[in-house]
Amino acid sequence: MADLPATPLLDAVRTPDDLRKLKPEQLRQLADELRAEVISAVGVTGGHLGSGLGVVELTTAIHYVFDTPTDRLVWDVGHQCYPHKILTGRRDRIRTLRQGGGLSGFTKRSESEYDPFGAAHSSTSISAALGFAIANKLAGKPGKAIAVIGDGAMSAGMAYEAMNNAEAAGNRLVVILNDNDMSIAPPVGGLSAYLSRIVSSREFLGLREILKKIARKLPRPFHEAARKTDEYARGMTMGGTLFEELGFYYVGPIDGHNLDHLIPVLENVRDAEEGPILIHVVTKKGKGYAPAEASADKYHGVQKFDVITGAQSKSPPGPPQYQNVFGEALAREAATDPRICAITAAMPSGTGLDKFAAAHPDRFFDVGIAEQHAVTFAAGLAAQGMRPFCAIYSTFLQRAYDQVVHDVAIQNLPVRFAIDRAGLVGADGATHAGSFDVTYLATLPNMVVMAAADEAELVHMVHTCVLHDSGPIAVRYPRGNGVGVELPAVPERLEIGKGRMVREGKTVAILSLGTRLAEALRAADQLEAKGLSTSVADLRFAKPLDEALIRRLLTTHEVAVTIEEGAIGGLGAHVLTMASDEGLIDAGLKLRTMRLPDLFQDQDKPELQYKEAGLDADAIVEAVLKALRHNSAAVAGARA
Ligand SMILES: Cc1ncc(C[n+]2csc(CCOP(=O)(O)OP(=O)(O)O)c2C)c(N)n1
Ligand SMILES: CC(=O)[C@@H](O)[C@H](O)COP(=O)(O)O
Ligand SMILES: [Mg+2]
Repeated sequence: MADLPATPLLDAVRTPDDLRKLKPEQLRQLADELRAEVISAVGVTGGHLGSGLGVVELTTAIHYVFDTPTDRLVWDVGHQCYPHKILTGRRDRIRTLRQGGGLSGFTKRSESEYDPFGAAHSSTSISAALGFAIANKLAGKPGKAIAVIGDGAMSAGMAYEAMNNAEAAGNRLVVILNDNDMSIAPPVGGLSAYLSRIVSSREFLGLREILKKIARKLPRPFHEAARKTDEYARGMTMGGTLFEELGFYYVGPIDGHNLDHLIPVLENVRDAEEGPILIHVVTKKGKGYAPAEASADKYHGVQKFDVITGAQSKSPPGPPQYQNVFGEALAREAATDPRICAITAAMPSGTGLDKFAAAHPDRFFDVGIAEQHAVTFAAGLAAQGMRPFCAIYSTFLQRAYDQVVHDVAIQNLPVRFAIDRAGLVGADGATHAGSFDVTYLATLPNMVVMAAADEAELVHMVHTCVLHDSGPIAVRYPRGNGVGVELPAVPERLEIGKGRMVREGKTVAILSLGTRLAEALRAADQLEAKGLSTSVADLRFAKPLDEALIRRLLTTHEVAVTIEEGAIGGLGAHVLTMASDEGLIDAGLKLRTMRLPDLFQDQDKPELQYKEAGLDADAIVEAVLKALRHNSAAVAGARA
């Protein structure tokens, strides 16, 4: 283990109770030691670094001032929670972050009483904290609820739904807006500009702070006069803050790295009778680590890295990432088609749309963390004759499901969905797995659902999406790198609902969707070695199915197996339904569906996750042999 940082104070702090034994003047050193520990740990594990570095002081101050875990601390997204985990009894496991059997990279209820609410998808913290606050209030129990939400997460509508509803919580609810002027990329939209104006108009807020301090010292009769003055001062700061208009007492902006400011403000807020209160804290993403501070993305998500130099470990050069194959293919398509435009919900690099943006900036839209808006915005664009590509990770598209149904599918609008991170994603674990998109999309009338088996297929499918103007269409593909096939110089338009035979056999038929094709071919090799002639089909479409191909395979082979990187209700269900509707099972066909298990799988390497899920070549072989051994007489006997 590389030499660990010297952390004498931190060594004595296992929980917030230990932290609260320190004197205020020791907290600076404690925070410095905590920051060093975070850098050291993430250097070993990789993960989300910049956001955690930005909240080292804030985390320290919150646990110092508030009575956690009785006071419920809810982190938004939770990717910034590594300092929190170190201070709440998990320092001994912090170097297992995001690994199989290790700590989650986000807050997680089952991990600690200090994690009252799990996160990972953004903008949920105020709603959850409001729940805790009202529950305590109704039960007459002590305990406040503190939501810490970033400026990026504040761009999602859900945060406003919660704030709109927060009045009832009174002083039980505290919202801390962690404003580091960053999302994953620089933040976008009016809110970001608004926050910048507040921060830059510091002199007015200084006046208001002074007035408030005076007001607090005056006897009560003067409070009204001071309040009126405060109203006037507030009018001087852009008509008061948006948050005050929503019923919050607004405090700030304050320096989120200055413990001498943070501690007294948090103590005042903790003891205030008024509420709910929003504290606007200004921090720096990547604070205190020069390579992070200097990088464009502030080391939002990093591989393992050399702590001295900040140099991240590079994976060996291999096939291109699917996200970049997508972004570059779409940029090429858009060069000759002015109707193509592209939308991301705050994930320009993750979706590969940064490549599109560089080529076609006027047709690129980053709408912030606002997936619902992204989908309906795309629907409007499509309704007006554009060819919009909505690039949203499978897991995040879940947030916009009603918009997909109500605004796109029912109206049969030609929105193109580029669904990255389809299937299991590895270190981000269950919250980010793209398990359900085939299930939730292929069930919709009018929807076309494709899955790319490799990066060449993805190029063809992007082209097919471009030309599909008759209704909505989706293409899904996994996180990570392609398989190393050559990319087509000229993309083909695929026939909708048509799959392809990859290997012809006689006894066993494997019907694959998406990138399980590689494992299906490995399984076919193993089965052939056992004397079982095996066909492999890449169905390409979960909807509409290639019924002719499926019918041929199911009526000419003894065993048929479907396999997909998705949960029940996807390809397998649709094939089973077709087989049942057409009585193909009645004739004694042994048909098995292989899909993700009915559980939320924790983080691990993707290949280990798929092994655990029973979706690798060995599992396919096992399923086929078991089906062949299955004695239909036994079934008949059971019936008798
Ligand atoms: C619903 C949803 N969409 C997208 C993401 C991906 N995501 C993770 S963190 C992040 C940026 C969050 O910005 P902010 O809240 O300001 O936190 P910071 O990283 O600046 O601390 C995004 C877009 C997500 N977690 N949830
Ligand atoms: C915290 C969060 O939701 C994102 O940072 C996410 O972890 C990105 O996932 P990828 O690394 O797959 O782009
Ligand atoms: Mg931010």
